Amino acid sequence: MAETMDLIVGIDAGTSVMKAVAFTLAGRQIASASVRNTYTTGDDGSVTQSLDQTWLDCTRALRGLGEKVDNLAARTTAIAVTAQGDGTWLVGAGNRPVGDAWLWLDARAAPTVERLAASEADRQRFEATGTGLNTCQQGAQLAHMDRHCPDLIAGAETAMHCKDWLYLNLTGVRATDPSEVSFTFGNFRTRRYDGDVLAALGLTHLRRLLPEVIDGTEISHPLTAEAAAASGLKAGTPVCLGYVDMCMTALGAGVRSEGRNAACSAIGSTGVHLQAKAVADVVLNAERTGYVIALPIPDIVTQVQTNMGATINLDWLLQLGADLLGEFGVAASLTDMIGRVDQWFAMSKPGNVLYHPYISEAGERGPFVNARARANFTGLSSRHRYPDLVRAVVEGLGMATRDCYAAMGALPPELRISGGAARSASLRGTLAAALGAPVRVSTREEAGAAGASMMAAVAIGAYRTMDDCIADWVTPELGEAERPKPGDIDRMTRLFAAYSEVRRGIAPAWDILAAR
Ligand SMILES: Nc1ncnc2c1ncn2[C@@H]1O[C@H](COP(=O)(O)OP(=O)(O)O)[C@@H](O)[C@H]1O
Ligand SMILES: O=P(O)(O)OC[C@H](O)[C@H](O)CO
Repeated sequence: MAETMDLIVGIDAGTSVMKAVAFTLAGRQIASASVRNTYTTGDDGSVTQSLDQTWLDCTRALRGLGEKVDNLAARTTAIAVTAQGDGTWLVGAGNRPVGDAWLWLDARAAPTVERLAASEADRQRFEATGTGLNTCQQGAQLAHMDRHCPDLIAGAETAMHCKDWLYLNLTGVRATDPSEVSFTFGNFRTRRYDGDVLAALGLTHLRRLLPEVIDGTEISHPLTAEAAAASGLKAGTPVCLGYVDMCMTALGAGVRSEGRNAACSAIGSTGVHLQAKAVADVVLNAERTGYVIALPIPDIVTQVQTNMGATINLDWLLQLGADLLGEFGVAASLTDMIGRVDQWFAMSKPGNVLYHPYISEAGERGPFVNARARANFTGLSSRHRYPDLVRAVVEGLGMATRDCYAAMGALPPELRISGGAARSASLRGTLAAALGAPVRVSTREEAGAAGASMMAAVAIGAYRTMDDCIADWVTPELGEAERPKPGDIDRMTRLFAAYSEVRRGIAPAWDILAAR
């Protein structure tokens, strides 16, 4: 008897973890499998990832899912893929990689960003893309490679993003999606490439590298026989190219529900803060920062500010503690340390220590862009202990979140959150206090894979519109509102005033520290 085709498989290729997740057509997650992602960092600020290894890891995740779900191949009606955004994944003749990908964490394009952002044409580029130039983006990285790594450009036929590379391996088709196109090389109003933006980036002569744009809610391509053999899925299964993971995660976690737009933050390695809006409601800031990222819903985009690093700050402090313990023969893994965060937070009295969470080697990108920005504690005295540092870092993530929303206009009346750190009660309370608004955590475990799979659900006609799909996949998963305590709001408001003063005042010191 023929097996019912009742599942959608979503792939989310994150910076830390590659995931493959099976959902029913109505949005129930039935299984997931993951593989740790690997990338390499260099002293020159490079952060690179092997393209071949990424595809191999994707097939391993899909095979892992196949081991958990009976008859997965026969039951899969569609596959959808999203991934970490930005970065540059160059492909040459025969669909072979040209070197390793430059990830969004790669800092090498910093001098090119400074040069381009200072040019008169950058204003027009920002008006079109709605996106401040930073080192993460492919536009800046390609412009940098064009001057400093001509061999890479000479060997390249197509410049892709991570999900595009996986889509190429799954389907044999070179393409990209409307979200990465419009915030990198295009216009968020048209969701297409824009010649003036290419000119502002000095990339008109490299137009040949940019792939065709397809919308995964409308177009899919069949899984190739080769990809089927590698992944264990069935050749011919429709594959849908999702949008970038930032907006897929937000879609899955509740950036829109019941036909209304909302605010949603993902607090993972990076901190992404999004507000869904009609295109006409987008307000671009004078500092030219943030992103405007299209949602797979006509005329609806997300206005975004994103911190370069969120939980990498916490992990840094926790790993420091683990390293010290290790020197005394006490084995503590990062996971063990993460499990104690709420305890340490509770042990420390609410105080006046500030932490600015700019621990990334690439500096900060939201709400301000400065590749030289570095983290700092302020307000320490000899009375402070490790739990006080943990509290300061958690509260620093709350401050950075407020800083980002403040740069987008009025603070949102409710915040929906996802990402690993949403598991922490102390972080949830901190975010609520920092914004003076209730937070709601989606019970959806894999929001990014869900967001991409929702696009596939619309593409195959399981739902007429994305709002219909949201009603089944997102709204029922939204948890109860957790309200801030009034006293905490007052304290965070006071600390935020100091946080803002310090971050503005310290910038000249970053320049001195960065000078060689
Ligand atoms: N219970 C917890 N308390 C505090 N932080 C946590 C907790 N669980 C996870 N985290 C943080 O979340 C991070 C992982 O977030 P995740 O969203 O999975 O990462 P990524 O963005 O790389 O996909 C961990 O490295 C850790 O810092
Ligand atoms: O890999 P994650 O942390 O889920 O997502 C990374 C973002 O896409 C990146 O920050 C874009 O610049």
